[in-house]
Amino acid sequence: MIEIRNLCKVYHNPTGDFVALDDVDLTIAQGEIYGVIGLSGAGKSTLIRCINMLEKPSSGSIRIDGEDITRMRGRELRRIRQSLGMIFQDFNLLMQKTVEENVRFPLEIAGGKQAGADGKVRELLRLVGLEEKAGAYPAQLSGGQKQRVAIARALANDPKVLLCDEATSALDPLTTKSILELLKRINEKIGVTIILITHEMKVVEAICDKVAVIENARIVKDGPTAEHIGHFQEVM
Ligand SMILES: Nc1ncnc2c1ncn2[C@@H]1O[C@H](COP(=O)(O)OP(=O)(O)OP(=O)(O)O)[C@@H](O)[C@H]1O
Repeated sequence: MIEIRNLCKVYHNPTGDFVALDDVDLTIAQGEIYGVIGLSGAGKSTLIRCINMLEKPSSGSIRIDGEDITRMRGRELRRIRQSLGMIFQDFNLLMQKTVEENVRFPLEIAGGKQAGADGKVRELLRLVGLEEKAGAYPAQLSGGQKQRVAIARALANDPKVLLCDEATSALDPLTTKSILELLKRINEKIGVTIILITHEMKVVEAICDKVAVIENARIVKDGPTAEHIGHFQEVM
């Protein structure tokens, strides 16, 4: 369960302060696929970057299974970050490493049981349908295949939550559909909570159980996807 309360983020620019998140409240249940939709500049990326503490919130709390991550530092913060996988629009793969090495990388960073790493990497590549490409380099892959590698890598440390920042925005409609289907299948199979940031209504409609609409730094609506389709059509 993720509970975000009164979350604010103010960027201090030379030209003045800019409020990117204004009193955001969200509750996301374990195993849910939760969409956050909004126009460019609404604050979506800032929100997702606060959830994994890449950005430090200015005020408010973010509780993951009861622990307020905004108060964490050092080792504790690293531990919680390992329970949060993240995928990005531009994949962020390590171009000098093979598919297999990319997926193994977070396991190496986390240290611990190297013995199980080979099996874990194989299992993840099977999950995303890329066993055949284990030895390929990212430059040899299509956009959809690169995002599959990124998904496998994000799942390597068995995260509780998978954060997706415009994960399909660089992909064509067919590839988008296949990546969304994969995310849905992973959610059903391993029960990982998925938070998905997007500016596209069809992405939310395709897989999100619930959705929040963010406008000018504030959540203006949230609830089950089906109840809010009309509102998106008005604003998007
Ligand atoms: N590091 C920063 N310093 C100052 N302002 C920032 C910073 N990062 C983001 N902003 C501002 O905060 C606002 C929200 O940005 P954010 O990237 O969260 O929006 P977004 O909804 O993800 O937009 P997009 O869909 O275009 O990525 C924007 O007006 C942006 O200019």
